Amino acid sequence: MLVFPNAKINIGLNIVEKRPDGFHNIESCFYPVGWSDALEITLAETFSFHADGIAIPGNAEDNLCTKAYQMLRRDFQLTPVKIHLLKTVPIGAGLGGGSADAAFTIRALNQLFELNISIAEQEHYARQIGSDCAFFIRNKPVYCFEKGDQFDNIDVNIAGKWIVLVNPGIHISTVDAYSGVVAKRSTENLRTILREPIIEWRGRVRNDFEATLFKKYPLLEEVKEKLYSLGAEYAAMSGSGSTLFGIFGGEQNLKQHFPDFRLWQGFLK
Ligand SMILES: C[C@](O)(CO)[C@H](O)COP(=O)(O)OP(=O)(O)OC[C@H]1O[C@@H](n2ccc(N)nc2=O)[C@H](O)[C@@H]1O
Ligand SMILES: Nc1ncnc2c1ncn2[C@@H]1O[C@H](COP(=O)(O)OP(=O)(O)OP(=O)(O)O)[C@@H](O)[C@H]1O
Repeated sequence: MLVFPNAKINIGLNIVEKRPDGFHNIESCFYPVGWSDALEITLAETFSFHADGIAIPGNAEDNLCTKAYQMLRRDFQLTPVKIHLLKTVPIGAGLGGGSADAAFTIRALNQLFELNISIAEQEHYARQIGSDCAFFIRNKPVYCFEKGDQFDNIDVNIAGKWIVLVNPGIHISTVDAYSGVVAKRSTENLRTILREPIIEWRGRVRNDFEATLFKKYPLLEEVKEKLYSLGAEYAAMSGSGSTLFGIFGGEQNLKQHFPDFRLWQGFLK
């Protein structure tokens, strides 16, 4: 079975309070985008995990795909599988790539072994792997809250717009990013602003990681400003960085400005 775990962007990210468990309650809109890894899972004599493409820190046992398989194997009678991952989504990039790989492993194993695990239960398994992971089970735009693993509907529509992703190649650890931020309640309701035209979002749909990370890595703010200067209707950092995204009305002349960038139409509703 071959699947394509895609990345996500966070449109708005409020870090509202620190929780007693050390995590943070957040408010954000998760939006799937088309930059994807490729993940193949086939039946085999013995279990194996192999990855190509971008090097993933850690060994096969540490990989989130392996963790997802071992987790399901504790509750279901799974025979061994061979997992092959082609990694193309950058790591430590705010795109949720590792979480997507784990969630798509759960989804693929559910299909391959006909486990009939409900969507809610697949989300329950995914939450045990990481906060971003449960989102990729349904993989639809959502408003998220608490640890970023509880979801509600959101009225946001960027269909027909072009989403540009620029990854400046800086690896940012999620743990470090959270430790640099002091949580505070948001002043405007994210869901309400996102119902307004995109052009109204600038300065109001905020990512609370930007202030500290832009100070530490000035290049990030430069890329964001460049996206605006090229005509983005809205631009921001995704998640804990370092990827920046811009939402454009058309393709413009983006290629000449960002030789290494990815461009998609916001087709996933
Ligand atoms: C920044 C985001 O990508 C926004 O979508 C997510 O909040 C991060 O989700 P993730 O990468 O799945 O993170 P996890 O693997 O669950 O947690 C990694 C670390 O990030 C911090 N963390 C994560 C999520 C959260 N709501 N509060 C936190 O403080 C914790 O220090 C945690 O130990
Ligand atoms: N399949 C995988 N893909 C990426 N990272 C993985 C994977 N499996 C395990 N990891 C570990 O997770 C770490 C990356 O986690 P991190 O949360 O920083 O990045 P991410 O999953 O790419 O997305 P984000 O930056 O949005 O959180 C890597 O350093 C690696 O050790």
